[in-house]
Amino acid sequence: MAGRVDLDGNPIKPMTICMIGAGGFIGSHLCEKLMSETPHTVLAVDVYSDKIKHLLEPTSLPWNGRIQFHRINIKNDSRLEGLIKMADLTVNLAAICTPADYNTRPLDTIYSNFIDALPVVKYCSENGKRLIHFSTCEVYGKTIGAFLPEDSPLRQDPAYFVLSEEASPCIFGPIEKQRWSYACAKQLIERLIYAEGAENGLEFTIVRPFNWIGPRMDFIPGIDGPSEGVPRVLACFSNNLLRHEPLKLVDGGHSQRTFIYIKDAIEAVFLMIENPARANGHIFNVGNPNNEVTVKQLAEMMTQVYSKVSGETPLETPTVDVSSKEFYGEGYDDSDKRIPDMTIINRQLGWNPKTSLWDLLESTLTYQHRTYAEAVKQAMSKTTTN
Ligand SMILES: NC(=O)c1ccc[n+]([C@@H]2O[C@H](COP(=O)([O-])OP(=O)(O)OC[C@H]3O[C@@H](n4cnc5c(N)ncnc54)[C@H](O)[C@@H]3O)[C@@H](O)[C@H]2O)c1
Ligand SMILES: O=c1ccn([C@@H]2O[C@H](COP(=O)(O)OP(=O)(O)O[C@H]3OC[C@@H](O)[C@H](O)[C@H]3O)[C@@H](O)[C@H]2O)c(=O)[nH]1
Repeated sequence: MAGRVDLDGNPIKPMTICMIGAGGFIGSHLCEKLMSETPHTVLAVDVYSDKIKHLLEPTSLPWNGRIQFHRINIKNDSRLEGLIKMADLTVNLAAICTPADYNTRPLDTIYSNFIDALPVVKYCSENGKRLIHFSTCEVYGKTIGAFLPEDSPLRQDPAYFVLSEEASPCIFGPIEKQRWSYACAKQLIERLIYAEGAENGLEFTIVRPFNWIGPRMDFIPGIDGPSEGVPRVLACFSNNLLRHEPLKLVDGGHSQRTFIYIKDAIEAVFLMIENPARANGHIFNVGNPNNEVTVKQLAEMMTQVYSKVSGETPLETPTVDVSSKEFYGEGYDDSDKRIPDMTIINRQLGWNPKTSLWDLLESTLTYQHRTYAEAVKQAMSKTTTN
């Protein structure tokens, strides 16, 4: 831990980080690594702490005193400004960020991703504090290529689909497609942060994650989350595999995504935290362009890997098609393809992702099986006996 230096060889001083949304998927991984590998202190703000409980107790943990949990809802708590003032850096992760909510709870989605983030930006700007704000790859929306004829050769040209921070437009569907409420709220908060930087000198970094996945992502419905809840695709498919039921392919599973292992992505955030001179004023794509699959291919890979790690034989028909209206309800729409341009993060931070999709699925599904298989079996046997 001693002798940490930044990318330019300068010693890194211990800092205090106010992390909002620290109890979520990404926050839990960030806190874990900050505690085990750095001397930094974390003021962890969230309404939930289950995913970081192992870092808070018992008091004999080696980092005792370096992480404090504050159960605060940032919508309405006057303690927030005090915590931001105490910190050198604020990392804001708090958000509603599951697609099933965007079209069914659009008001909550917009408030969470725009209105609730406003005071955080304001307190950082007024108090001269640095901000790392989590946005999303969804701000790009659809690719330009999606609007070309199906057989156009230009669809193969990266200029029509690779998503670049400095060049790509943000293309959303019509207002009645409420799917885009999240992307639009995130885009507006990005623009506000950028303007605070330009007009008032706010030191900021904006992160655009491209489908980060790994252990502790979301919840398994009926086990550690609501039984009717719809998490993101990794947890949906994990749930299907754990219950030995077919994986549901929304509208045929033709959409494409690039998935990155959470541990690779966290390395990038570390570089941003510890290299302000290289990260301030930038927007960074963080993803793995080498791990592109269709959702259908993801389902096939997860089925194969789960069978390997659990020893269970896959179903004869492992997937089933479902319409987006049936699965998500009215107002759903989708991003067709998401390949991040890595030029800026490479140039500024020299960062590259490492883990292949096969490897990250193997470690993640091993975790899912170990954590949930028994609980799911018990829950299913209770339902059949009742
Ligand atoms: N995981 C990804 O692949 C991904 C992709 C794109 C963008 N993001 C962005 O990264 C951030 C973190 O995502 P995540 O995957 O860890 O999600 P998550 O849902 O696991 O974590 C978000 C955390 O914020 C907390 N939170 C929400 N509203 C709050 C409030 N009002 N007060 C206090 N705490 C509140 C939640 O309780 C939760 O623990 C989000 O801003 C999300 O939009 C994530
Ligand atoms: O059971 C399922 C769940 C999801 N899907 C599909 O799988 C794809 C990926 O779904 P995810 O739930 O991971 O969500 P998306 O990739 O669309 O959006 C995510 O992207 C970036 C972040 O901002 C958010 O975490 C979220 O909006 C979508 O095409 C979705 O329709 C299925 O086919 N079956």
